[in-house]
Amino acid sequence: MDIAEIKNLTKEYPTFRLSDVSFALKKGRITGFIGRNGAGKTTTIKSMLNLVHPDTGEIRYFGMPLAGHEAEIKQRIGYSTGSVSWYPRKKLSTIAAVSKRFYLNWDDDVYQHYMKQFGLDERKTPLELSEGMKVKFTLVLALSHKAEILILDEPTSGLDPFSREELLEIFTMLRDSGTAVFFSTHIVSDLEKCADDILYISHGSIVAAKLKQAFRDAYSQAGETLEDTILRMEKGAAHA
Ligand SMILES: Nc1ncnc2c1ncn2[C@@H]1O[C@H](COP(=O)(O)OP(=O)(O)OP(=O)(O)O)[C@@H](O)[C@H]1O
Repeated sequence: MDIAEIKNLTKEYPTFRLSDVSFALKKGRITGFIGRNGAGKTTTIKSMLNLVHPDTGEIRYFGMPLAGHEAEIKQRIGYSTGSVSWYPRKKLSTIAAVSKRFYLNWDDDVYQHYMKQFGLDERKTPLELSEGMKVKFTLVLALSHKAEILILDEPTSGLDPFSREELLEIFTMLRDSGTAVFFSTHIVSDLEKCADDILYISHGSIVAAKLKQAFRDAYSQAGETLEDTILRMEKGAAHA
């Protein structure tokens, strides 16, 4: 069964249209959502979380429609849309205590395990965290309530190459333990490193939703890197 199904999502802004976006996400897979600035990634992700109200479309998680089951579904997913909503001057331990009250599945041992594994100090406040640490803390909160799917908007942006590499390794580890990871990026090398599946959006429309190798087979020319291929496809779309 698909963990998430997005069908025929449409959202119209005065200068932009998200057109008929459909895709599905599976357990134990990393899906990289690639597209250049303004392609519609954040609008898609926020629609998937009911933070933006799409004009049309159907969003289901675990076989249930998001509409009418949002609270139940949000217990089982972890997400970050970039804008950190935690109290900047509260200690991480206080923020975790608030999250713990909200999530029925919260597990303190898991929380402590990942805080240690990711090298986070719970006496710090969000103001004292680097960008990489903020992303890691988002992941700790999601993992501590046993999220079955992680939905992350540009988690690698703002990270140095070492922190990015480290984060992509964490995604791989989570994928191997069965979590579905869905993350947006405009950095093609993120996909090269860890994605199983590629969802490529351009000008508000899905251009491809394929296994990484199937994507290469379908679109790459001899000798091209994935980056070359996507750049060429983008140029073609701009001239279309
Ligand atoms: N609330 C809004 N009102 C009007 N237009 C909007 C709104 N939110 C987004 N847009 C427009 O929709 C388009 C897609 O934006 P979106 O943030 O989804 O792109 P993105 O792929 O996430 O880009 P980036 O990589 O820069 O974050 C942009 O042209 C943006 O200006």
